[in-house]
Amino acid sequence: MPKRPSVTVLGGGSWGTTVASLAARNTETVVWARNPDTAAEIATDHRNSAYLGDLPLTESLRATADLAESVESADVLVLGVPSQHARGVLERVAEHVRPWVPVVSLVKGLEQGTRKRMTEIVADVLPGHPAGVLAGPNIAKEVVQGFAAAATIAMPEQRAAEMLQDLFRTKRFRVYTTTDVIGVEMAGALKNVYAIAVGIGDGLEAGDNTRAMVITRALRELSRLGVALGGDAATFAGLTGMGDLIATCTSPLSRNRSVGVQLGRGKSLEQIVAEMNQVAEGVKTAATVMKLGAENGVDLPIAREVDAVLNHGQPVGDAYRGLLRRAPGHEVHGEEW
Ligand SMILES: NC(=O)C1=CN([C@@H]2O[C@H](COP(=O)(O)OP(=O)(O)OC[C@H]3O[C@@H](n4cnc5c(N)ncnc54)[C@H](O)[C@@H]3O)[C@@H](O)[C@H]2O)C=CC1
Ligand SMILES: O=C(CO)COP(=O)(O)O
Repeated sequence: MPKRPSVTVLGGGSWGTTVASLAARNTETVVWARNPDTAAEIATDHRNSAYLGDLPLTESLRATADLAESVESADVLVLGVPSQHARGVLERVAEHVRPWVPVVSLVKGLEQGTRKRMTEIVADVLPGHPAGVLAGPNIAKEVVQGFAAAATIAMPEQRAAEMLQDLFRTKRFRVYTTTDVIGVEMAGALKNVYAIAVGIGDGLEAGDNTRAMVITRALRELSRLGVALGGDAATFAGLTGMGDLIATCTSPLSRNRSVGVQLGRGKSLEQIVAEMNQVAEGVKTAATVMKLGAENGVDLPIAREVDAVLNHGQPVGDAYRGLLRRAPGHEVHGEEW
């Protein structure tokens, strides 16, 4: 049997480590962590205690803090650092990576300033490398524990998606394929903003009906923007759209939802962020999404309220009051929230 392509995962946080642990079941895999202590712990104890507690990782997973070494022999690169650091890490990778190696992003965020998706950043920094994304309702700790879950890998070419699918799938981690890179990437980035909205409602103890209302209307809102940017409407009804929205808006383990809950309970954003040792991408994505909405003529009433709370000092209680003042229109065809 031909040898399977080797995988290098860039980023030793919760999700980078988890995906590396999955891939290590199928092929030679190394994770690059910038912190040497994290790399040593993964390599020798098969744990990443700072991000995944005591949960055991696949024993064959290798780890290093040497970026050049991790990248030089890679057949497939996986990008698992937070969105605002992706470009910087890829620039460091550029001189070491072999030509044409595909890059799979795990990142659910957009670059501030440029408003670019991660595959667009790959195209800027590593031109010629096929770029795609792996996303879905995938809370890292649950995946490491082996609870059944599913994701979708999107590559510009279906054959590439099918080839890469086998590197990440296991008996209990199902990986579907698609060529809708824009849709999958946008769905992943957008859902975080709406998870903050839902979290605010939960923090205010608004109840289950409110949560269901916001999740459902959020799906329409994010689908409208995603389609305007070139995504396929069906993608937003799938695992990376509705699926991830449900997981992130309801899981007590979601960092984005947790930011919203704490805001709803009256904590300041500064304090919440200072106390977190992990990334909540939606905090930075909210303002970027508002700009994308304006540029593409898509009204985003729910995201606007989140942006107002995060970036413009709006009290959390007023966010929901503002939404409720708007008159509801046609449920399916209307532009209103
Ligand atoms: N944790 C989860 O359940 C999931 C996370 N994601 C996405 O995966 C991406 C990564 O998130 P997590 O691993 O959860 O984040 P995390 O906060 O757990 O870990 C981030 C990692 O990136 C590293 N890092 C930060 N800045 C860096 C830099 N400048 N250079 C190199 N490394 C740097 C940190 O040291 C850490 O190891 C995010 O876009 C997130 O939305 C996607 C699916 C599930
Ligand atoms: O993307 C995720 C689940 O699919 C993780 O969500 P959080 O970043 O909010 O923890």
